[in-house]
Amino acid sequence: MSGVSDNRRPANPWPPVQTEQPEIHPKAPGPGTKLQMHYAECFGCGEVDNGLHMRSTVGEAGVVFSKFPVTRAHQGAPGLAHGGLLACAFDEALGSTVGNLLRRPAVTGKLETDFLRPVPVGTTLFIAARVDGVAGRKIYASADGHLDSADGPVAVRARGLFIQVGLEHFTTHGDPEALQKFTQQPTRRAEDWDINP
Ligand SMILES: CCCCC/C=C\C/C=C\C/C=C\C/C=C\CCCC(=O)SCCNC(=O)CCNC(=O)[C@H](O)C(C)(C)COP(=O)(O)OP(=O)(O)OC[C@H]1O[C@@H](n2cnc3c(N)ncnc32)[C@H](O)[C@@H]1OP(=O)(O)O
Repeated sequence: MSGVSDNRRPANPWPPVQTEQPEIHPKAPGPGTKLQMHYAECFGCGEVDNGLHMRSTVGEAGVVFSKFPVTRAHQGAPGLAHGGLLACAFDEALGSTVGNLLRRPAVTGKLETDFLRPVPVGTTLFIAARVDGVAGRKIYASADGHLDSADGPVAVRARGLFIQVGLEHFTTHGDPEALQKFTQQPTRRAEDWDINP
């Protein structure tokens, strides 16, 4: 029942438009760097009760590795991860990859997921994400989620379109104080970001 080919992929080309190669920002964290949570109240990476508690490390060649430990709090069907929370894990992994490697503030415009295998409670999803291309403000990224090890079977795949925004996006629509806390951290000073979309 659950044996699904890892080769299953959507037929649509990716990225869907002509793109340029992503340029890793000169101040991007290098390979081997363990990434800090980007915001303590983030459901994906923060210290939130029953959050996803994801942790990420920069790999070689523009890949960022993230781990999502699936607990009972993340169930949909009995004993299995909820699909929406799996999508959330990929939003986090892709957003973190875009934010940390390109250092461009960006928000998710579109996120698509392929659920290829069930993800049981007690497993850890090992997500490998990369930026595939950039077209102006549009940043295309994708990721594979492997069961229980970096080379385990692929259970979920995702593709996302992130749109670069100015900092006023967060101050106008979000919480200016939270943004201030974010930029006060030594590795996240505003001058170390590409903030002009
Ligand atoms: C120095 C401090 C820096 C601070 C940085 C802050 C954060 C980053 C930090 C660290 C990163 C680390 C971790 C991040 C982890 C997780 C990230 C989670 C991310 C999220 O969870 S984030 C929440 C969900 N997200 C939203 O809350 C977005 C709501 N939304 C909007 O706010 C607008 O909708 C917006 C801004 C997206 C666009 O609005 P807009 O007016 O600026 O631009 P416009 O509409 O013109 O779109 C421009 C071009 O994108 C195309 N386009 C747009 N949307 C499309 C779609 N869906 N499909 C296909 N194409 C689309 C258009 O077709 C056009 O294309 P073209 O240029 O070719 O015409």
